[in-house]
Amino acid sequence: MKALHFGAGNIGRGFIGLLLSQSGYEVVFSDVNESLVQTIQQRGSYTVTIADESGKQIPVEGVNAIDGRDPAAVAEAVASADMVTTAVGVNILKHIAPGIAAGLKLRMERGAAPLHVIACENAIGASTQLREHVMGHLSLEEQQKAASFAAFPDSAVDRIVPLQHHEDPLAVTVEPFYEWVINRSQMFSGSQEIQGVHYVDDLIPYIERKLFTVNTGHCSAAYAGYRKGYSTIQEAMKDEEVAGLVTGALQETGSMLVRAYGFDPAEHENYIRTIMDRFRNPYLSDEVVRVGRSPIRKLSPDDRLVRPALRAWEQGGAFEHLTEVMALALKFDFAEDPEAVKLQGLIADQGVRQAFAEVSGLDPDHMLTEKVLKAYNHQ
Ligand SMILES: NC(=O)c1ccc[n+]([C@@H]2O[C@H](COP(=O)([O-])OP(=O)(O)OC[C@H]3O[C@@H](n4cnc5c(N)ncnc54)[C@H](O)[C@@H]3O)[C@@H](O)[C@H]2O)c1
Ligand SMILES: O=P(O)(O)OC[C@@H](O)[C@@H](O)[C@H](O)[C@H](O)CO
Repeated sequence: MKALHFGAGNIGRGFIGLLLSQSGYEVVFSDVNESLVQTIQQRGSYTVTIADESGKQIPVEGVNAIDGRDPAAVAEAVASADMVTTAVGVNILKHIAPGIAAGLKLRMERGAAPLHVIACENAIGASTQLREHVMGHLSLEEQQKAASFAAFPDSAVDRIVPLQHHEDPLAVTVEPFYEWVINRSQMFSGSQEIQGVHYVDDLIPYIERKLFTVNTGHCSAAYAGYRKGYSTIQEAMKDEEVAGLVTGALQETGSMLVRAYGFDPAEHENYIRTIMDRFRNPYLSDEVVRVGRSPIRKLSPDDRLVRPALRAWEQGGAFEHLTEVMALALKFDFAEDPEAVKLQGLIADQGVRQAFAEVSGLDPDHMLTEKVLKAYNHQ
């Protein structure tokens, strides 16, 4: 069995590649980073280290890689795979779609064997988004044919994998915790399960609980930490003011999620506590600039800040801490982050109100825009 995984980065090697390999798949990575691809091709293996007192090392063997910039190689890899997964970043999905579409066309010529394509990105409905991009590269007739043998089940992935700074370019250190949930109702029946994956019939409560707890809390620590001059999430979480903001934001999203999905409040409290402990993991060093990366994406309408705040507001709940975090996100001016640079440019050109309205999709005089502006001016 062969799995093609787009993105040999931190989550690709440290989570998805590892689980697929442990499930008996021969993993082939597609990446645009030439030296990463060459090293995987030469070595054919890498090591995952667990960030806890055990320091356990897990070898991942029998892996290979192809150059993601080679359209023929990508199409052939898609055509011959038993499973396709991605962890490239949600905004990159449109760039890998042509290669997947070309691979699906080859599969049509060769008997149209069933295929699952699973996007493992931090976004709601990422596989569905990828499906739309892929279908855009097929004719109407090809789309109908593709829909009969290619399914794009949505998924939620959770494992903190920081930026890696090892001598060995393939080594990857990951936290012990992981959760990979896949929407079974979007899959073909009778397909082989991946070990360690939790299959569910309704993914929405799982992806929203993950995105609006782990990722909302994480970016709260990142933006507050960045503002106060901390380098890592672990340092930031030692600051009571930062930890207080994270707790406040997670109480707000927690109340919203409990109301929306009927989660048990005590269990959700426990979920929040576990996540705060994960952020504090002393065996990890996770840079605030990684966790805060791409602030325009993080302030977009369906992402981890605006969507839960609006939902809380609709329910009559609190969202003041979320508002504070949005204002801090607008101040994330890390010069090496292209979206941070673009956002600062928007603010300089149009002012904070208009810039926030543009990235959040809200009206400039929307209640939330007003509150974010007020928080921004008081910070
Ligand atoms: N790191 C985490 O803790 C974590 C956890 C859960 C989910 N995620 C999500 O996983 C995704 C990847 O995150 P990451 O931290 O692994 O990022 P990363 O930057 O470490 O890895 C992304 C990889 O994709 C490659 N890539 C870029 N364009 C490509 C293309 N056109 N074709 C093939 N490969 C391409 C890059 O070269 C890089 O190696 C993101 O959506 C992120 O939100 C990350
Ligand atoms: O990957 P992003 O930019 O969407 O979010 C940054 C981090 O919050 C994220 O990578 C977490 O580490 C991860 O989602 C944990 O499961």
